[in-house]
Amino acid sequence: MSSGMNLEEFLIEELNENQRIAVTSASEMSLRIVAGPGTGKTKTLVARFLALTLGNSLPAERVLALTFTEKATGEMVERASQLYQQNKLTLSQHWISTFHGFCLRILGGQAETEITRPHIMTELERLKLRQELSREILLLPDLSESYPHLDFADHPALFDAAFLAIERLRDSYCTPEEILAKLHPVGSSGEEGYRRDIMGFTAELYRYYREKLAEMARLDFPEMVYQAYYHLKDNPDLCQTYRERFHHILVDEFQDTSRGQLQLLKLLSPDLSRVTVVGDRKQSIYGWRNARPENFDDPQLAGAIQVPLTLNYRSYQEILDIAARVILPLADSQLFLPEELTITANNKSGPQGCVTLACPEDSVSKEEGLKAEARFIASEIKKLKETQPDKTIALLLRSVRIQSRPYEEIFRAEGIEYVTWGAGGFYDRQEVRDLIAILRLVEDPSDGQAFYRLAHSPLFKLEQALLYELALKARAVTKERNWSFEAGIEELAEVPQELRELQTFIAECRKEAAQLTPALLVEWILSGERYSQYFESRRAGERERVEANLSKLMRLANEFEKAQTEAATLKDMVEYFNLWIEFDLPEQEELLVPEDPKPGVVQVMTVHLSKGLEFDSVFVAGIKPSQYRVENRLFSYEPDLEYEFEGGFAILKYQGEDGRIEGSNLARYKEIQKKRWLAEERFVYYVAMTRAKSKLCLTTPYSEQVIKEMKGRAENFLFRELTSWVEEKENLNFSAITYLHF
Ligand SMILES: Nc1ncnc2c1ncn2[C@@H]1O[C@H](COP(=O)(O)OP(=O)(O)OP(=O)(O)O)[C@@H](O)[C@H]1O
Repeated sequence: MSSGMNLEEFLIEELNENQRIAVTSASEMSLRIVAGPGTGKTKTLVARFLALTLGNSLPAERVLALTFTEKATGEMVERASQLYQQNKLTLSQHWISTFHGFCLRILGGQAETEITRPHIMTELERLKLRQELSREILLLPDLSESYPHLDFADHPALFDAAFLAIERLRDSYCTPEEILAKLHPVGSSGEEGYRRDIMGFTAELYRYYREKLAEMARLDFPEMVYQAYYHLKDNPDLCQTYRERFHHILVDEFQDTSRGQLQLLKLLSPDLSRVTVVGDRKQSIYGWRNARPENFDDPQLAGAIQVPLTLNYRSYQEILDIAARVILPLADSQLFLPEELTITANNKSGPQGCVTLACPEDSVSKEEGLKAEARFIASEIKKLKETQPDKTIALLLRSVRIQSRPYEEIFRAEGIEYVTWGAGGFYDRQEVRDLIAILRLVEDPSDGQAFYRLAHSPLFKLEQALLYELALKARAVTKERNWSFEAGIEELAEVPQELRELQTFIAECRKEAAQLTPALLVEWILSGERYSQYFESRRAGERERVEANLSKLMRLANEFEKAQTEAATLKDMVEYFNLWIEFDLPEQEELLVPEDPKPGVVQVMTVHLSKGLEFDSVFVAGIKPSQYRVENRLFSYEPDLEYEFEGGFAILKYQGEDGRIEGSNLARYKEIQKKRWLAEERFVYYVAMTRAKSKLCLTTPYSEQVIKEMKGRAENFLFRELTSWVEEKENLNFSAITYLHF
């Protein structure tokens, strides 16, 4: 096979034995590739795509490949295209895409390349729509009569629970009518009455929400999958066409698929007979997004060939060993098979100190522990940067919003360059809010809040007393409700130079705004004199962070502009940024895909964002005992637990005559949730630790003494589990792992 020469070379030279088995298995067979971190999942999946198409002379469009992120899709297309080119072929028609891209393509219709793209709502628009709908529903006159057991005074909790249930109902393809059909007869009281009402209310809100989406001609992400599913189900001929078209289906990150995504897959391949699923159950950290790692155990995959990938090309063995220790207690819990724990490092053993565990000395108090930990990390990073300046470094945290401050402060003080990723809290950063204040003021001169913020910012540094005087003068002179600070400037006995500069700056911005698009205006502002002075006046370390945040804002402005169907106005953009400030996204969501890490610049991010990435050195900081807290939720729809909870609705709390009553399902729900939550917590640390290539440092702000004093509360404390393990291992001369105190 001369044209396949390069493919063969690729299969022989670039793959290990198990990868090759997976790749070259017959296209009529189903495969379940259970792979550990860093074992080359993407590489194997691309190779299987190539073996199925180039190797088997199957046209590329007859293999459907589904991924979870645009980034993964891009990588797959790029790697496959390269091999096609080497075989003097072009990969033009293909079905490599994200799940959502695939659904859109089905919905977009028949044309394979020209997709009529419906308007897809951003996460923010979705939150805003929810808020608007909640307000509208609360205005309905007969709400309390229709649902007498619901407490509309506590409406945020009610709507939160109902919207979450709606997500899961859509993912189960359950219609509002199906919920209504499960309702108890009229006249029930107490908890049964409450159950009846929440189910009825959820069904009504669900129908209302979907009607609204249709009216606005919008789709949100769950709706895309829902509609694609029903589109195929309701059009058997069309469904049959797709079944025949796809000779084989490849699915990446299978542990992250939801119930609904599996159902969709089954529509395309009813007995899952020609599919290859790849994933790692030990990296299941998206339960909160309805990911269902149990999909791996679907009975229809029972006959699939099981191919384990256990040779890791990323980390030293000690890094893999300590990561495996974190999830060892779960090995008997059917979440993964015990043999999946064994991952072998291709790089073999690491040098001394390639894994470090560190906690404060006993003399360090609980209050001082956090500072001591941050200082230790900063000093380790400084040493690393001196000895290995070209290496990448990450600081991984459970929550950037809650935990990052002490580390960021010390990085700034020590002049350590860093970038913080993650949606949560981005719009709270001072420099970000200051720039948004400029845009707001350019757009609306009467925006006093924006004027005040800007005048007071490090860009102009005006005194509060002056601003107060200015406000009084401005109000007196304009005598209108919509007065602007600027109107008072000429009334001042003496106008300070900074105030004049602010006035001129805003006037210039307004002039530019008249001829530039909003994103170009942002670029113009940031490249101007005022900002270069501002950047120069920042301390080393801080400057890079401020620049990185502002350039991120500029990229967001560009993305916003690109996504608009009509020319975006400055007002639109200001509204968009204001929305961000109002609804902060879960911090695991990133506004933009993290860029490839720059060597020497510490990448601060949540573990969730780090999934799929790798760094030379990884610091997993702020490790604390894992404490499961019961969410303050009123009810929860649990599609997998219909046999436990009537209609799948678990009643957790509700408003009785004498205040809040615990629902009868609360205890059982807590028991199930706690187990899930604690398991996911271990998986999160497993993901974090396996990002490290050559150095892993695990730190906690708690000294051994503080931990002792915590007694029972330190029950689920990974750090302590790991140090005990290391101490045992030390007898065995386990020198690459070091345990020290700072
Ligand atoms: N057979 C192989 N020979 C050499 N290097 C390999 C081989 N297979 C994979 N690799 C390399 O191993 C590294 C990790 O691969 P990849 O990123 O695909 O892992 P992964 O399984 O997706 O990891 P994770 O689940 O942790 O994100 C990559 O740099 C890849 O090129």
